[in-house]
Amino acid sequence: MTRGLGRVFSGFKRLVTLSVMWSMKHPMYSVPLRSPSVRSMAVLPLPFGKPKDLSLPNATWGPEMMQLYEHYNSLCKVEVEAEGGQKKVPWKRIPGYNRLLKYATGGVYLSKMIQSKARLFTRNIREPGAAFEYALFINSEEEKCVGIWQVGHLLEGPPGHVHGGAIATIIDTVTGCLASLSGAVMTANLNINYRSPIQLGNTVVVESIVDKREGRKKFISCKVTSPDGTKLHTEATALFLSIDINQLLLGR
Ligand SMILES: CCCCC/C=C\C/C=C\C/C=C\C/C=C\CCCC(=O)SCCNC(=O)CCNC(=O)[C@H](O)C(C)(C)COP(=O)(O)OP(=O)(O)OC[C@H]1O[C@@H](n2cnc3c(N)ncnc32)[C@H](O)[C@@H]1OP(=O)(O)O
Repeated sequence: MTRGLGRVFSGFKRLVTLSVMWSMKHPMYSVPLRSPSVRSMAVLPLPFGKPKDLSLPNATWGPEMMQLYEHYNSLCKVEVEAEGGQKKVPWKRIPGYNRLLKYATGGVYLSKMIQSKARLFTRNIREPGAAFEYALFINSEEEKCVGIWQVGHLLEGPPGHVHGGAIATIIDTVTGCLASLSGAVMTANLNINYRSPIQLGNTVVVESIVDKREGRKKFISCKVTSPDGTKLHTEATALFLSIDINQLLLGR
């Protein structure tokens, strides 16, 4: 019993530490803890273990996915010269969890998320390899996000090929990740040209860049290609608007 409670407590401590570290790096997730309505949603410690980072390779990843992962992961170790002669590592892998906010806000919204059983759409299928297998890499210097995706058999649209809605999801995720680099955003517009179908089980590379900013608006473009870049599958442009995340979460 005592050991059980100890595990609960240490799990909670780990969760809070991780959350604080993550929110320091990602200000969009930092929710002001002093807001009275937020305080009223604070929750009891719960027995979460270490969150599983789902953007790490698993046994279902094929050779192309692994090759791309190793390439972009190696970029995450390369230092470049930054202002003032300091060194910087511009590329970062974004960890992936099945509950976007669970590990991100110090538990503030946990009760809401647990009660709603909410799961991140792209991470909600438990069978590895069945749907979206992916990792996102972001370059904050160049304002660029690259996603490597292996698309599984549950995402079928036309026979043997990936559903257009699944492709839209992939694009929304990569462009959304880039757009949210400096704060919370919502997709306002997504414009997609499907150029060539993607076979189920294949791996694709999704590259996105910021084209333009205007006040709260970020215009982002994106292309989906084969791993060697020779085949263009999809092109898209997206408009994101920065939002107040408190308004979204508290439904104001
Ligand atoms: C909370 C997001 C979390 C994202 C986390 C991201 C990354 C984290 C790391 C890992 C990645 C993992 C997952 C990421 C996955 C996916 C990202 C998904 C994002 C989404 O999947 S999100 C769902 C779909 N999304 C919606 O459900 C939006 C519904 N919608 C609204 O919530 C509002 O509509 C809103 C907020 C968009 C705007 O509302 P608003 O009131 O704030 O602004 P308002 O309407 O006043 O417009 C201000 C100015 O924008 C212009 N404007 C507005 N809309 C336009 C349009 N469509 N086309 C052209 N211009 C437009 C106006 O014309 C005006 O322009 P001007 O100022 O020049 O007059």
